[in-house]
Amino acid sequence: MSKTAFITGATSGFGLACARRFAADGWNLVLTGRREERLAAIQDELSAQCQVLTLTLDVTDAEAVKAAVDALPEPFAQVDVLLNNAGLALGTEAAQNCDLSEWQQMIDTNVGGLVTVTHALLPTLIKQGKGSSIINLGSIAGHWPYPGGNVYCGTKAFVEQFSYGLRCDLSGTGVRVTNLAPGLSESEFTLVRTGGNQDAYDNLYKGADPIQPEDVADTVFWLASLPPHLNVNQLELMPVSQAWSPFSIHREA
Ligand SMILES: NC(=O)C1=CN([C@@H]2O[C@H](COP(=O)(O)OP(=O)(O)OC[C@H]3O[C@@H](n4cnc5c(N)ncnc54)[C@H](OP(=O)(O)O)[C@@H]3O)[C@@H](O)[C@H]2O)C=CC1
Ligand SMILES: O=CCS(=O)(=O)O
Repeated sequence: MSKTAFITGATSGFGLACARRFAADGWNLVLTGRREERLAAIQDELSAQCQVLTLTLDVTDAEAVKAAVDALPEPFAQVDVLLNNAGLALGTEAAQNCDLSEWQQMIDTNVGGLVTVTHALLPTLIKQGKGSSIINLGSIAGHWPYPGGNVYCGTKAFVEQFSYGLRCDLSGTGVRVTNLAPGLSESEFTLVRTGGNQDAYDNLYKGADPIQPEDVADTVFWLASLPPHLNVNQLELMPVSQAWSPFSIHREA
């Protein structure tokens, strides 16, 4: 019987690439996102390879998430892999210049949405037990601060600690939990972050040979396919072009 993956934020970037990767292996897919027309196109694309259920869902809407998960029909009701991928960054300004509503949206989505979806799916994952997985999209931003990262970095640090906390609590259930933390990756993420600034997008990736969504999809698929007795707690992924900066020192004139 085919396994089932539940992927949040499957309308672009990592989530879409993961959907394609799991579809190629014949998994049943539950694909979620807010953009209905994209979900319909993805369903058309992948239906020849596997069974696809699309859910137009905002992960910040806790009631809608619970209702959708409770109503999962066969063969999607028994979830083997939850990929908590939906998320975003808004802005690159210093904290003192940031818009509070953008901070709130990042917290609501990256923290609130992720815990809401996890809470709703924990019973089915625990029922599935050994071999099932929760894979959370953290980020290097949750490990390494950078100017303008402020709240986005904070949300991803939460994702890391929440992943470890889940690992502790799920010990004995067979459910695995991984915090997957990519670095510089080429996707719509940067257009969302910069309010659609194509120049900023081009400049960020220029000459950097960044991670591609397909690289993340291969990694996620590998994680989900590991023998059931193995748990990767934490996996940080960078393009070779990316490394760390020296500590910043502000000097008085
Ligand atoms: N790109 C990068 O450099 C990195 C990204 N990440 C993380 O990886 C994840 C995926 O990012 P990436 O693929 O690059 O970015 P994209 O912008 O390409 O994809 C983000 C996905 O999240 C969905 N999404 C956003 N908000 C919501 C919401 N409220 N409810 C439901 N779905 C939502 C979007 O769908 P829709 O708009 O249709 O709702 C979209 O499918 C994010 O969590 C991001 O923080 C981590 C490290 C590096
Ligand atoms: O999570 C995204 C990577 S970065 O833009 O914060 O470096």
